[in-house]
Amino acid sequence: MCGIFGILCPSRKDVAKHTYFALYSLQHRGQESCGIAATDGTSLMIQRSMGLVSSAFSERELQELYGYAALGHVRYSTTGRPSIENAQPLKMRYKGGTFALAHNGNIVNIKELREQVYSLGISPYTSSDTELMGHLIARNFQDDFKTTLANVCKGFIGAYSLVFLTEEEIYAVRDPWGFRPLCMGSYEDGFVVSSETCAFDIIGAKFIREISPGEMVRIHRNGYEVDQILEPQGNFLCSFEYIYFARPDSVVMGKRLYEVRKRFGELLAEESPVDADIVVSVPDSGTPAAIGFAQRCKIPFNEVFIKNRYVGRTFIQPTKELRERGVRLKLNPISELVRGKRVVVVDDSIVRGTTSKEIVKMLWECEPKEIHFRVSSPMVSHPCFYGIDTASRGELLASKMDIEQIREFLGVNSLAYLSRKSTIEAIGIEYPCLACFGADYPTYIPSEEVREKYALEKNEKW
Ligand SMILES: O=P(O)(O)OC[C@H]1O[C@H](OP(=O)(O)OP(=O)(O)O)[C@H](O)[C@@H]1O
Ligand SMILES: NC(=O)CC[C@H](N)C(=O)O
Ligand code: SF4
Ligand SMILES: [Mg+2]
Repeated sequence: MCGIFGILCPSRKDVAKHTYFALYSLQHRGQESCGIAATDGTSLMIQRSMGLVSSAFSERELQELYGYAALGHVRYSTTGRPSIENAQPLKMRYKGGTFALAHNGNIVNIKELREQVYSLGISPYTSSDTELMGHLIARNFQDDFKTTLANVCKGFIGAYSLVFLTEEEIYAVRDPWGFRPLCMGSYEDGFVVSSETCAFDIIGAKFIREISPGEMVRIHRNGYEVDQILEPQGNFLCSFEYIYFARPDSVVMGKRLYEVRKRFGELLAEESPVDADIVVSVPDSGTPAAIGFAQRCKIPFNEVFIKNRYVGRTFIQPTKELRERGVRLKLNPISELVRGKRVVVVDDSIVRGTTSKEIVKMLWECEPKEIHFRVSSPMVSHPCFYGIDTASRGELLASKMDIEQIREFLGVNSLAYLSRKSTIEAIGIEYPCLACFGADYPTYIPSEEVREKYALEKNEKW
């Protein structure tokens, strides 16, 4: 999952700074690398760096990125390893000049795209899917971006919320399935686009609308236009955005995610109540659901796990070792709050089981009477090909074990997950993507052999 942000504001020369703050607020979507591109109307500058936004740009570097339009990206790698070459925005030359490109999502038909790129005589210089899309757009450029994107994007299968910055304008496109969020807003005499509305709040921009599946927005000095350039294939917004990825203070499809997550917790309490003394959350993202659960069950909620605020998200760390170390470093329980009590722990998801296993171990060390685990999403049994790194089925706890085996593996008195029906009810859209919970994939998915053979790197995660 990555975060993207674009801004065009004719009266300003310092929008790279706005982009910097926006990326800060989107940091939860990608912690591996980040970058900002900016234009003054004639030339495009790009600064990219590994690591977090806070350490990536000096004051001087931001000042050098002067101009009235900018594009930013925070990366969580899903195709191509976490390296500086794969950091975004990427820079591409095309018939009309140069563009910078930022992508959130993951392409499924990478084999075809790679063959097309090679047949154009181009050897990609990165191992990301984003570069392949960039070359195909640049090389097949026709009269304008609208015509080009309408033709070329038809060949892309999978998840792509894309933002382009040319020397003069911004273009934003959302794939026809609508896997990843993308919205637009206004700021002073200009306009902004972002993965999430929390970035608008941070700079004082006003939300205008979501960009719908298959739509393209062109933002220029005199305003903006929206065109439906690709035939919509539904609204398969990723349900994991609601469950875990996006920030709880963001609004997606008209709903504040904090409220949706609280509702997950309430519905979970209705489906799988438990007689207990205390409800505990797994911070950060498990907290709203735990509050909803506690309120509906009328059991006191207590902050037991204290989160070290200097540690980021563990799930989106690129290696198993980093993820495992991350949990203990990040969360520490206050033992006397649970000693001798019947405890319900609520988390938003169990994916590989790294967090839940450690959490339960730490809780037993506090000597509670019972531990009941409640998960505010269904069992994750299938890999995601659309921008979340759960590529191999073998890594997923629920693909190897049934619920009783997971209960035993975690070592808890009881375990329950939210049903798919209640997940959809709280999200409030008819067909969100639920593929990793065992529902159908909304697009074609290549076979395992094809995926292995055409992975862009050795040990590729895709
Ligand atoms: O089963 P696992 O593979 O461990 O993955 C699931 C866990 O990872 C996420 O938390 P994370 O710590 O990444 O982020 P958060 O601080 O936003 O909760 C999620 O909220 C679960 O706690
Ligand atoms: N998770 C994402 O959105 C990543 C974008 C792109 N697939 C990359 O790996 O760079
Ligand atoms: S498969 Fe799961 S994580 Fe991937 S887009 Fe669909 S709901 Fe989201
Ligand atoms: Mg968590």
